[in-house]
Amino acid sequence: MTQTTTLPSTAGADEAVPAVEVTDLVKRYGRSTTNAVDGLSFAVRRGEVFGLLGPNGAGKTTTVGVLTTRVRKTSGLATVAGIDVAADPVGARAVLGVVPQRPNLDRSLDARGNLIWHAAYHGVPRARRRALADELLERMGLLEKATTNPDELSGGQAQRLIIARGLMHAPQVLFLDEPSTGLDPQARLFVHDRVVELAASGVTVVLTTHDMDEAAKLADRVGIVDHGKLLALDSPSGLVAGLPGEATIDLVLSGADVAAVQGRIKEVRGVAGVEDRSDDTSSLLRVRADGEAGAALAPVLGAVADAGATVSQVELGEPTLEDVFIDLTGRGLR
Ligand SMILES: Nc1ncnc2c1ncn2[C@@H]1O[C@H](COP(=O)(O)OP(=O)(O)OP(=O)(O)O)[C@@H](O)[C@H]1O
Repeated sequence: MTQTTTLPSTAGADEAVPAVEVTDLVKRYGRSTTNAVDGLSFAVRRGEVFGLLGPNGAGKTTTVGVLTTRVRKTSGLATVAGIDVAADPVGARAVLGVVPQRPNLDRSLDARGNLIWHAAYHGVPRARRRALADELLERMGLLEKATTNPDELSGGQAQRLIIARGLMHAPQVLFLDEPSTGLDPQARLFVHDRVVELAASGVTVVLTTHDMDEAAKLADRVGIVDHGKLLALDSPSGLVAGLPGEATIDLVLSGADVAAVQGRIKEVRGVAGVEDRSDDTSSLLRVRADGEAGAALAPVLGAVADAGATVSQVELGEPTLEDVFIDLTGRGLR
């Protein structure tokens, strides 16, 4: 798709100032006895796609809520493009765009009307609003839906309209909260492509997700959060490279005492770790091995046999962000 000059631009943005900076951020809701965000610190560079990855309830939406001025912090500092969001919420809202987790389109307006109203709210000159709306509708593949009511849009179309709305005032930073939750694979891909395109046009993107594939695919760097705390921050490949073991061997076992098999495999040379990933339907062990998976496979299978178990399925692979999360917390992302 061709780039046009009216679309978001970071021209004039001070490159030295982080797009987003969060320092010792704490949020405790009302009567809660724990902090939803518990001393979070990170900085997002200009033009970066930054992912906040964590399970349900980790504090991602709350963090985005504070940064987008919807949630009032308890303590700490949060800035967007150098603007303290608590001290100057109006100034902050002028430089940021939000795609919230729950669709919040105005049902009394059609698709184009939603965009134009948003532009008016943000002080975009009247003469430019309609052309800009149509430009973004086209970019999001929605021009033929310009006069459609939000109620008649599919989930994916509504999500794209919300992204278009978030871009109407040419924000420097766009926050996407769980951008593809509930979307079918095709709509999800479309949204992913738009995120890549936005980043290429210079918009900083901060996205929250509990989908490790989404984080690995889109984000330049990923902050892993759990219980309101940042556990690790690096590029997806850097996070995975930090794990002990470069290869994975997944073993589906039958007739096994999983703990006993796990114990045996741990003793095999070249095995960096063994996780029990069994669920209600199958007994599954994931083995992380140093070097090539093939080298460790024979001794690992030998250990399984020694433990009196049978392997019904073997899969060789590489560790993912999910493994990083399990390594950090002892449990999965879902
Ligand atoms: N308005 C609220 N009032 C009280 N507690 C809240 C409120 N919003 C969130 N919480 C709590 O704060 C914690 C963090 O929630 P938050 O929505 O920020 O997590 P999340 O990582 O975005 O999760 P999800 O992936 O499910 O959206 C949770 O324990 C949640 O129950």
